Amino acid sequence: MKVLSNEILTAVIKKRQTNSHKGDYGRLILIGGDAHYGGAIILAASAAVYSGTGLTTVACDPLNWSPLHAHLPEAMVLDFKQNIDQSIVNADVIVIGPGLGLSTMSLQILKTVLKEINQNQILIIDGSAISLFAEEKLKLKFPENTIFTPHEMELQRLTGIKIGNQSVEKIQNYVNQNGVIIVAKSHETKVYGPLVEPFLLKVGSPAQATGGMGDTLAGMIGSFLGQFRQASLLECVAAATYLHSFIAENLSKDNYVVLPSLIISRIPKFMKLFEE
Ligand SMILES: NC(=O)C1=CN([C@@H]2O[C@H](COP(=O)(O)OP(=O)(O)OC[C@H]3O[C@@H](n4cnc5c(N)ncnc54)[C@H](O)[C@@H]3O)[C@@H](O)[C@H]2O)[C@@H](O)CC1
Ligand SMILES: Nc1ncnc2c1ncn2[C@@H]1O[C@H](COP(=O)(O)OP(=O)(O)O)[C@@H](O)[C@H]1O
Ligand SMILES: [Mg+2]
Repeated sequence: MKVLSNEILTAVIKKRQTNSHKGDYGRLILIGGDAHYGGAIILAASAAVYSGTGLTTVACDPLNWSPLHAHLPEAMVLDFKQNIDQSIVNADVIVIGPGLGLSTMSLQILKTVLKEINQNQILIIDGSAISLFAEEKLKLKFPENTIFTPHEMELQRLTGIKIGNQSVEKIQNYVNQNGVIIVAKSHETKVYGPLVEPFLLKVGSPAQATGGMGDTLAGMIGSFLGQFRQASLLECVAAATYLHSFIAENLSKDNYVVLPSLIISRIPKFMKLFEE
């Protein structure tokens, strides 16, 4: 396995061109945040905006619009119950799952996205959307443009490989057979791409073990994928995953618990250290 280091950040994070504009830094739509899990989509969207996404849209339950805007006026909002097929048309990157929930409506939203997505769009499937995808045995149109970000329980649901038995070899086989990227999250997170040696994360801290931490990562990954077109999908995913835990580990030196929102607030400063 390749151990990730700061090198992945300097390879992926680029200085911005003087004559660039918001349209050059990704059009991202994040879909999730039902009536119970508004916080998840607020964290994912905040992580995306603070990682540099040019245009961020959140499709969620309208109950969450005001709380979202109180935290993040930069984001645009849509109702996830209405015309999700049209909502995704202009997106470069789609993140689905943080706080999406497991309702019939959530499933319908996921199915519509999987059906309407086009080959130029990148899809990140996280949280509830992984559980629904697995439960309903759904199919991908463009596996090569798809990233799953499961924790161990979600990985078990997705692949059938039981917690405790999730060896590198077994996960790599699943990735090779299905042609997707998987971020297998745990205290020793690994990033897998088809037919390549996986990346291993050696940064991170148990101070990260708090709700919303993975939602934050999903937003960062979506943001990197929309911005850094010179790098491969796998490199973007690896860089965002490394940065998330690198910031957390730094903060854990003088914080007993590292809140997702604290990590989010520090993303721009940490990215600035590595731009090249
Ligand atoms: N503030 C919010 O609105 C939050 C919403 N969330 C959303 O809640 C939904 C359900 O996600 P959950 O992950 O809570 O529920 P799940 O039921 O999918 O998974 C949680 C279960 O998996 C177990 N588990 C085993 N290994 C694990 C590992 N390495 N990491 C994490 N859990 C492990 C946990 O003990 C727990 O019983 C998702 O849509 C998620 O985005 C959560 O992110 C929590 C915060
Ligand atoms: N003990 C730990 N050491 C390092 N990282 C951890 C630890 N516990 C959790 N994390 C990280 O926190 C995140 C948790 O993701 P997830 O369980 O999906 O959170 P949520 O769904 O609540 O947002 C992952 O990136 C995981 O690697
Ligand atoms: Mg999660």
